[in-house]
Amino acid sequence: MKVGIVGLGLMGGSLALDLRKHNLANKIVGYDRNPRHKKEALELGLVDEIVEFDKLKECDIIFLAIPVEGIIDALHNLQDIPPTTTIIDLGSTKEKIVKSCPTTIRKNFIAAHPMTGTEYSGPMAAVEGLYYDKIVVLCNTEQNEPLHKERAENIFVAIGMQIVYMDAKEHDLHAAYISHLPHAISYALANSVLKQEDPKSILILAAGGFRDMSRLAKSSPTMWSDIFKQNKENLLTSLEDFKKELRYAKELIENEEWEELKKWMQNATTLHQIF
Ligand SMILES: NC(=O)C1=CN([C@@H]2O[C@H](COP(=O)(O)OP(=O)(O)OC[C@H]3O[C@@H](n4cnc5c(N)ncnc54)[C@H](O)[C@@H]3O)[C@@H](O)[C@H]2O)C=CC1
Ligand SMILES: O=C(O)C(=O)Cc1ccc(O)cc1
Repeated sequence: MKVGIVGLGLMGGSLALDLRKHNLANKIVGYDRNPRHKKEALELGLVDEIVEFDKLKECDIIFLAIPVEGIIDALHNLQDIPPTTTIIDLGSTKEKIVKSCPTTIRKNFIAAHPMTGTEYSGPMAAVEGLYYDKIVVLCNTEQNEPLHKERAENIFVAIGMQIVYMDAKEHDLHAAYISHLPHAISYALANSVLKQEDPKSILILAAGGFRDMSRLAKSSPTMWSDIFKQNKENLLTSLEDFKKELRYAKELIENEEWEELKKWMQNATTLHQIF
């Protein structure tokens, strides 16, 4: 099986390492628009060869591991693939991508979202085992030809993933609350502290809690601005819900309603009974 990977950063690079580890590809070729990333991916042994974009069309499977707006463009540039070629994207949003997929290749295109990652990006961030024991969401697979669906399922299972099937619209709503909102909050928290008069002195005092809460704010703005753009409506809804909670906590504090505040906190701790 010849595999092509578009985007040789955290997700594409880590996938290359796992495909190799599990002997799932005879050859892995890669394409990236950043010349430095191409060089690093070769030096790190993530891919066997760097090819031009059109050469990817000779692969049996093409993975799209680039920011979500780029995935839409890439699908349009892959309309002339052979019917036996499978395309799988790893983007964090799904509805706009599925909707924009050209109808001629819709049966070839598997819309996937691996629920795993880190705050780091680029080829140097690639790690073996990133996908192991993690969930991958496959969306609207009823629109896929069995050959392509089964190929994708076999690969994800072989690298240790558990598959969950979902409608793209439902996926994006859930992803807004459990992934996109936390990233927005983390960026907001980081900016709140950075806007203080002397952020360095404040940060010297920071303990684990601040480190935990601000970790996501290290994530790539290129990748995340695309995600926020594509999931705008769901993200706005989740931000409204979050603002209501913050406003309620602020009111309780202002009014010194400490017992009510304790109840509000007590309710929040029940999250950890289910997660
Ligand atoms: N970072 C994470 O934890 C996760 C990311 N994802 C999704 O995976 C995709 C890739 O993300 P990462 O690997 O984290 O990003 P990354 O920034 O580490 O890697 C992306 C790579 O794609 C290249 N690139 C960007 N636009 C391109 C284009 N139009 N054509 C060719 N190359 C291009 C960049 O130069 C970079 O090397 C995104 O769609 C993201 O939403 C999904 C799950 C987790
Ligand atoms: O670093 C973390 O904890 C993440 O949450 C990584 C992540 C980023 C984007 C996704 O679509 C899925 C996972």
